[in-house]
Amino acid sequence: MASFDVTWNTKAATGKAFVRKRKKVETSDESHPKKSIKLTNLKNENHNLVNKKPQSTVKKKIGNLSTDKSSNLIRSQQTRKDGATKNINKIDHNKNSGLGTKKFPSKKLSETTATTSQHFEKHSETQNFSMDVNPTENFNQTLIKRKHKKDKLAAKANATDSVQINATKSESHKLFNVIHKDVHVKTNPRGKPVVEQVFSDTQKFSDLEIHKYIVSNLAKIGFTTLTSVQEKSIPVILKGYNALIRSQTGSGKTLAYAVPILDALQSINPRLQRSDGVQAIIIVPTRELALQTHELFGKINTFQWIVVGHLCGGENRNTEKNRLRKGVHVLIATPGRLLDHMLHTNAFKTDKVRCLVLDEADRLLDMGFKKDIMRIVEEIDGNNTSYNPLAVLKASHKKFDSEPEAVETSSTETFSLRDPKSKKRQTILLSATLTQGIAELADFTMKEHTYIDTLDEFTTNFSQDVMIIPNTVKQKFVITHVKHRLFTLSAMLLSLEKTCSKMFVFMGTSAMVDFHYELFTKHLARMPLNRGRMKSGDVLVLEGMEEDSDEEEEDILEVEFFKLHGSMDQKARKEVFKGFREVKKGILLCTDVVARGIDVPTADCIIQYNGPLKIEDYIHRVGRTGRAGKSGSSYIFLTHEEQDFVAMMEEHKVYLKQEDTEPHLTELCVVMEEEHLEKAAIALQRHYENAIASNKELHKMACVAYTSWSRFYNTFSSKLRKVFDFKQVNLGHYVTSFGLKETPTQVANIVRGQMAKKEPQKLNRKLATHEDEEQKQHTPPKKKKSISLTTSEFSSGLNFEKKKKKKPGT
Ligand SMILES: Nc1ncnc2c1ncn2[C@@H]1O[C@H](COP(=O)(O)OP(=O)(O)OP(=O)(O)O)[C@@H](O)[C@H]1O
Repeated sequence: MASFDVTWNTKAATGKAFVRKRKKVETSDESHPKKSIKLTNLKNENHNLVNKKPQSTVKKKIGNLSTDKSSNLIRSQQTRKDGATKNINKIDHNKNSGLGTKKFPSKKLSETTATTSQHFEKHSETQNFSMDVNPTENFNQTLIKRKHKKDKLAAKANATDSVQINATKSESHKLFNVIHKDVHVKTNPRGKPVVEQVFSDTQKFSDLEIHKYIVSNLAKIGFTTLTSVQEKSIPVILKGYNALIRSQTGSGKTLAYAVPILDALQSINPRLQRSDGVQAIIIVPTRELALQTHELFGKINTFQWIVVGHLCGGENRNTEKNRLRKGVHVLIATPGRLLDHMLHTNAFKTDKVRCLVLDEADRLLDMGFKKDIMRIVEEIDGNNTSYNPLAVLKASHKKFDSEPEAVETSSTETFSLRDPKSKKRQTILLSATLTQGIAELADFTMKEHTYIDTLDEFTTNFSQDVMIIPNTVKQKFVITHVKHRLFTLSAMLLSLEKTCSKMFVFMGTSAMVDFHYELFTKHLARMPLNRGRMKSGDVLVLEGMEEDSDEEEEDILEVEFFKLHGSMDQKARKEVFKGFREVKKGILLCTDVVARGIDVPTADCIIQYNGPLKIEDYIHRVGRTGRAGKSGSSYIFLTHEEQDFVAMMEEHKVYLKQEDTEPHLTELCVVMEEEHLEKAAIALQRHYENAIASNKELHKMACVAYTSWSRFYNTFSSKLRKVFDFKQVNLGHYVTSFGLKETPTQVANIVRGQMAKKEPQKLNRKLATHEDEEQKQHTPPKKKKSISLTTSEFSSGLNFEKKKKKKPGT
């Protein structure tokens, strides 16, 4: 009996990968791969195409040998028990590689190669010999010619397949043949960022005039002292003022409105009944934020008669309808789904709503929800006819004051929520960053409001340009050559994982997230044992050099990988979000869909693999760490062309320091069992390239990811485009950073071919940036009542039933 390891990925489908578990499988000698090696001798220049094999076989096959000097590949594939094909491919020994000798370290394998070469030599000898005028040989020659012709045709047919993988054309790895570029960025060590105090010096929840049960519930989850924003906001909201609240990320803005809302509702006498309907609506930009906010309400609400519910895109509409029919007092919702129900669910009445909260208000606007919000406000106010987009536009052109008003004016004297008969609507807007858009939204949703800012000197010093980041976060930037991005990111994951608990890795597009998730979970988190011995000359070559190598793998990263983006279905998103929050150690690859408001208290590291589309996005991404006074670190990847980003951030009083990549890169030496850093980096890059080249699906993902990146890079805000300038980009280098060996044009053609085959009309959708993805779900048919439903990943995701046209005469 022989044993070998079978690995599988337990939750890849849901975007959650436990670092793969290993299972010993006992096999009989007959089925052991060693015993069933089969040589094939296809002399085919297209040997690099992936071989497909039936899933059930546990055979190893060394196939597709080519005598082509410049491009030899021996590849064997073993199908794992779970059906995941593992390639035990190699070898890439190129005369021009300049990466060392071309010897195979494995004796067995070199013997095999030699045997095969001899076979080919014989074969070619036969061809030469056939030059003699001998009828039998002539006949042989004809047969050979026919065979060659057939091979050629087969090769041609394969080549026309839309996925043509050119991996084995292994020209020398030019990873380090790069023109030296200067790092001219000058950081300002004396630059002083604007610092906000997180916690109040003195005030405790028990000092507030709120129900003692709320205080005790807060104490149970460890909250006794108020944060600065809570200290300033809660009394103002309790008094019934409209408020525009700005305070840094992670400063506790959610409780700043949750506490007064709950306190007001519990104080209503007689007690609220379910039939009293919705009293307060909280609008948030993302589904995850809706769930998170709901959860927080659940933690502090011990008043069993007060019902808190949520509505968000992707959920079952009928379940939500039933929830609304039964009666909800506090409703947390994403704007699209909320408006859908307002317009189409009869049981949902909004006439009792006396409090409206817009959390992450600027993001709501960024996502194009302005019109939806306006419509929601009108529905609440029972004023459906007055909507005049032109008037709103004109009004919104008022210039945003660089010094926001600090006047405390109010038309109400008590929190209208306390009085069920009140006809007043109290509105609260919150954000960590202020934009012109927020001022416009405030103008539209509130007649007058109190401006609350936790920055003490705001009246004197505040300028719209100043960005505030918790001072407990160490902000760094990493400068890499474009071609080095992939292995540098891998190195940073390897090294930071040792000290960090939870990492967010922000990427530009969903396709990038999908691709890197697949690559890292399958080809970084686990690697073959004894890989240091698998060398072809100087070059470390993984997979299949030794027959046992595919059987024994080891965990390289003892951490769980997750992915989250807007193109995932709601169930998977929910599961990933929950999983990442609960896990002890994890790496979340994500788009900006989780950049806002998401609270993972133990997150201590942020990596921005792509620059932010807007300056504010930088603040919010970094803000996923350093929450409520905790410490954290943040890294942004910049290329030499992008280094002016650092100076740009300094204009906003945000100061970054350069991170030396070398200590991180040395991790590669350990992992790749390679003494020299460059060789280790090349080995990892090759490992990735081979993995991508030999796996059709992964190759396709890499191509789509690259193409989506190129679109993403064209969508920076006008200000940031000075730094992230597409015209300065070397596309070929970026292709390398996706582990591809084709040219940019070839990649584009591959993707175009794929898309045209699949869903021609969805070409743009697939290549979309995450911003586009937000527009993803559906375009509901226009209804008279609806002005314009923003379709978004955060919108309802509902499909309206088309009303059947009445037949004339019925
Ligand atoms: N009084 C408090 N004492 C201790 N921790 C608190 C307190 N209030 C809130 N927190 C915690 O602070 C963290 C951040 O809170 P919250 O998510 O409300 O921040 P935020 O200001 O809304 O951030 P963002 O701008 O990123 O949305 C949460 O983990 C929350 O539980």
